[in-house]
Amino acid sequence: MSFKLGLTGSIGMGKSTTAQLFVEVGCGLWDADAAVHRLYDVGGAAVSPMQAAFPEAVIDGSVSRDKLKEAIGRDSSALKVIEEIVHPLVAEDRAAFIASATADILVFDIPLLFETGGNEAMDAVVCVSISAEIQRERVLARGTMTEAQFENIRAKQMPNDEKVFKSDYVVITDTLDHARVQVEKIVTTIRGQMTNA
Ligand SMILES: CC(C)(COP(=O)(O)OP(=O)(O)OC[C@H]1O[C@@H](n2cnc3c(N)ncnc32)[C@H](O)[C@@H]1O)[C@@H](O)C(=O)NCCC(=O)NCCS
Ligand SMILES: Nc1ncnc2c1ncn2[C@@H]1O[C@H](COP(=O)(O)OP(=O)(O)OP(=O)(O)O)[C@@H](O)[C@H]1O
Repeated sequence: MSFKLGLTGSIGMGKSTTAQLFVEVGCGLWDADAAVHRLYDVGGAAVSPMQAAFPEAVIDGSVSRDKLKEAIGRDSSALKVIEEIVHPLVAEDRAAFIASATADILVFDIPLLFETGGNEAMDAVVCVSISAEIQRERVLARGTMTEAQFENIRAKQMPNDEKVFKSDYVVITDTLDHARVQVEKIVTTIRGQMTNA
């Protein structure tokens, strides 16, 4: 039985980057955002329900994230409708990954792990963390969201301090080298616990 390690943190705090560091030391990885991308892509399971709820957001057979962001910008309750479509499909994708995975530690990169209660299915949780100032700089530097879109998403997420408090491990994402050292230590600790169990 693999060890299930949840990886979470607020938008732009470094989940995807840290997830790759876990892969470098032999962990399996399931990425919720990547699952959403598959679901929105041509042939993905979210396309048809999204077509019914937001017809303007389906273009050439795939879901346009820009159109969804426009819909959320017009009416922030649209995000709830989107989540009701997406979250059950994401859960199915995750179950299929667990059924086929072979690594000793499986990392689940899930932005809304605590918000959706997904932490209860994990053996331990890691939270990435950085100051709110650096978070904002990093997200806006990507150039994929306006400041208003960023604030709208951030307002929906549990505050970072609370996520850190609820987590078993924290990775400070100030530099890549520092993050790598912290990841190696966490993996060594978990592997030690697994051999002693
Ligand atoms: C809002 C959308 C259109 C923005 O797309 P975009 O490509 O610009 O951003 P991306 O998907 O990379 O998300 C960036 C970050 O925003 C945060 N975020 C995304 N969706 C949500 C949400 N429903 N609630 C809170 N935060 C969210 C996460 O931290 C995520 O990593 C898109 O995220 C979406 O369709 N979200 C709904 C699905 C969902 O809930 N995904 C979360 C993981 S299951
Ligand atoms: N340890 C680190 N040291 C320096 N920069 C980092 C580190 N981790 C992440 N970053 C930078 O911060 C930005 C956001 O990182 P990343 O995309 O991993 O965050 P995320 O939490 O997955 O974001 P989102 O919630 O939007 O999906 C990127 O520009 C990345 O290069």
